[in-house]
Amino acid sequence: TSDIDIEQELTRVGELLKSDPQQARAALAVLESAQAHFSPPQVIHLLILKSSVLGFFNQHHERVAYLNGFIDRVQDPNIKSKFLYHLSTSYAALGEYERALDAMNTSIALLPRVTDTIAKITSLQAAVTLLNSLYAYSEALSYANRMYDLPLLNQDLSAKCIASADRVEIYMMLKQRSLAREQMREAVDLCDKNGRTYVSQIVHSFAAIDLIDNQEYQSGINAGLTALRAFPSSMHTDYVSRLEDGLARAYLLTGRLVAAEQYGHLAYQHATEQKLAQETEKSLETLAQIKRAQAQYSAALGYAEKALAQKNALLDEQFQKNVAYQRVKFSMQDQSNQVALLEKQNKILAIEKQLEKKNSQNLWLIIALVMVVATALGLYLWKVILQKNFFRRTTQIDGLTRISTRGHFMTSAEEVVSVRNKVVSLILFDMDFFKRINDSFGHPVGDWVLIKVCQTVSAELRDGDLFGRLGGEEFAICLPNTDVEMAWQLAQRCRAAIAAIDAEPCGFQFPLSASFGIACIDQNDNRQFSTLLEAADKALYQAKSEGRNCVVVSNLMGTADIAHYQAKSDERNCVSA
Ligand SMILES: Nc1nc2c(ncn2[C@@H]2O[C@H](COP(=O)(O)OP(=O)(O)OP(=O)(O)O)[C@@H](O)[C@H]2O)c(=O)[nH]1
Repeated sequence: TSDIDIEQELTRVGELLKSDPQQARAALAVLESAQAHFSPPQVIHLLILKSSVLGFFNQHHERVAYLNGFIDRVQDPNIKSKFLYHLSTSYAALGEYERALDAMNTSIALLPRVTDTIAKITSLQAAVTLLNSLYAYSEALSYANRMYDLPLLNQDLSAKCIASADRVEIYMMLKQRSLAREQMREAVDLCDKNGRTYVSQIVHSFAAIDLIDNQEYQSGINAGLTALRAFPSSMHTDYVSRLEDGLARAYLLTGRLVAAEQYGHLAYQHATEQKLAQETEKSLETLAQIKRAQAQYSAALGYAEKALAQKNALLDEQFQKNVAYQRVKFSMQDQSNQVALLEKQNKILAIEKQLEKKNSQNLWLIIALVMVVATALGLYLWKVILQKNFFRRTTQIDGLTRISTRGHFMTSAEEVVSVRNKVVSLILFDMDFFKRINDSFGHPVGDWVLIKVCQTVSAELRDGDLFGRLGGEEFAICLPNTDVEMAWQLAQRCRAAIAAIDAEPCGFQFPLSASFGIACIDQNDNRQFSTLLEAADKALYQAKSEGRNCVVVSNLMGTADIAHYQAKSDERNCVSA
C-alpha cells in the first residue's frame, strides 16, 4: 500500500462513517491491520477515526479506555483537544459528569496553544453542549461568547454562526425571550452566509418552538412544519424531538387532536430512541394531555404515570449532574485560587527583584555619591594646598625681587648655621645712595634697579647658597661650606657685577654700586647666627663709612686674617668718606 492509498482510504472511511457506519467499521478494521506502515500523521488520523466509530456505535466504555490508552502521549494541542472532546462526550454519555468536565476543562486550558480554528470551535462547542446538559447555562453562555469573539480567519463565519445558535438555545433555556429572538435573526443570517444551513435549520426550529410557547400557535405550526421538513429524514436529534413535541402541543391547544397525537408519538419515539431523558419526559406529558383531551382517561393516566417516573429519574439525574458540576466547579475555583496565589507569589518575587535592583542601583548611587564627595574633597584639599603654597610663596618669596623674604632667609640661614659641620660665611650688602636714585628718577626706576641687582647677584651664586632681601635695598647671602676667602672673592665678583650694570634700559644713565660686609663662622665656634649677623652688619657699616662700593671682612668671629684683607685694600675699592 502506497502513502496515497492509505491517505485515500482514511478519507473514505471518514466519509463512510456518515453514510454507512457499518461499512466504515469494517474498512477501519482493515486499515488497523496495516497500521505498521503508517506515517505518524496517518496513525493520528486512524486513531481519530477509530474513536469516532466507537462513539457512533455508542461504545463509550471502549472509547474511554481506548482514548485514555494514548491521550497523555499526544503533544500537538490541536489534536489533543480533539481527543479530549471525544473523551468528554463519552464520559457525559456514561453519566460520568465529573470526568466529562475534567476532560472539558483540560481541553479549554489547551485553547491558547491551539492554532486550528476548527479545533478551537470544537473545544468550545463541546463545553457549551456539556454545560447545557448540566443546566449550567450561564457558564455555557460564557463559552458561547468566547467562541463568538474568536478572531475571524479568512472571513470564515463558522465560529460566529455556531456561537449565535448556541446563544439562541441558551437564552431560550434561560427564558430570556427577547434576547433569544434578537439572536435568532443574527444566527440565521450568519449561518446562511457561512453555508451552514443545517445550523440555520436548528435555529428555525427554536423559532417555531418559541412561537408556540408564546401562544402564537398557527404561525408556530407553519414555521415548525417548514423546519421539520428541512431536517434530513435520517436525523433524529433532540432538536427534532423537541420540535415534534412543540407541534403536538400547538395542535392540541388548537383542538386538532389527530395531528397532535401523531406528532406526540413521533416526539416520544425519537426521544426514547436517542435516550433523551428530558425530551422523553416532555413528550410523555404532552401525550397524557392529548389523551385527556380525547377523554381516554386511563391511557392519559398511563402516560402521566410514565411521565412522573421519568421526571423522578430526571430529577435524580439533574441532582447527580448538579453535584458533579458543583464539585468540579469547586475544584476549578480551587485551582484558579492556587493560580491566583502563584501569580501573587510571582508578583512578590518580581517586586523583590525590583527591590534588589533598586538596592543595587542605590548602592551605585552611594558609590557615585562617595566618589563625587571624594572628588569634591580632593579638589577642596588641592585648592587648600594650592592656597597654602601660594601663601607660603608669598611669605617666603619677596614679591618684587623674587628672592627669599627676610623671615624665610633668617629661618633658613639660622638652620644652616646651627647644623653646620664646616665653615659658613654670611655676606650682607646694601645699595649705595639708593635714596638718590629714587629721588632723581622715581620709585619705579628704584624698583627696576633692585630687580636687576638681584638677578645679577643670583647669577653668581651656587645651588645651596641662600639669598634674601632683609628690607629696602639691603640683602644677605648665606654660604654653607664657604670659608672667608671664597666669600671675599664672591663678594668682589658681585660688587664688580653690580657696578657694571648698565642702567640704560630703564631710560636713564647713572652709576650703581653696593657696599659689602662679610663675617665667617667655623664648625668649632659655638656662637649662633645672630652673632654672625651682627658681625657682618658691622663690617657692612664699616664698608659704608670707608667710602662705599667696597668689601669689608669682619674679624669679630676670629676666623679671618684681617691684616691680609686690609692689605688688599686696593682691591676693596673703598674710598675714604
Ligand atoms: N624704589 C624703591 N625704594 C626703596 C624700596 N625700599 C626702600 N627704598 C628706599 O631706599 C632708600 C634708602 O635710603 P637710605 O637708607 O637713606 O640709604 P641710601 O640712600 O642708600 O644711602 P646709603 O645706604 O647710606 O648709601 C629710601 O629712600 C627708601 O625709600 C623699594 O622697595 N623700592
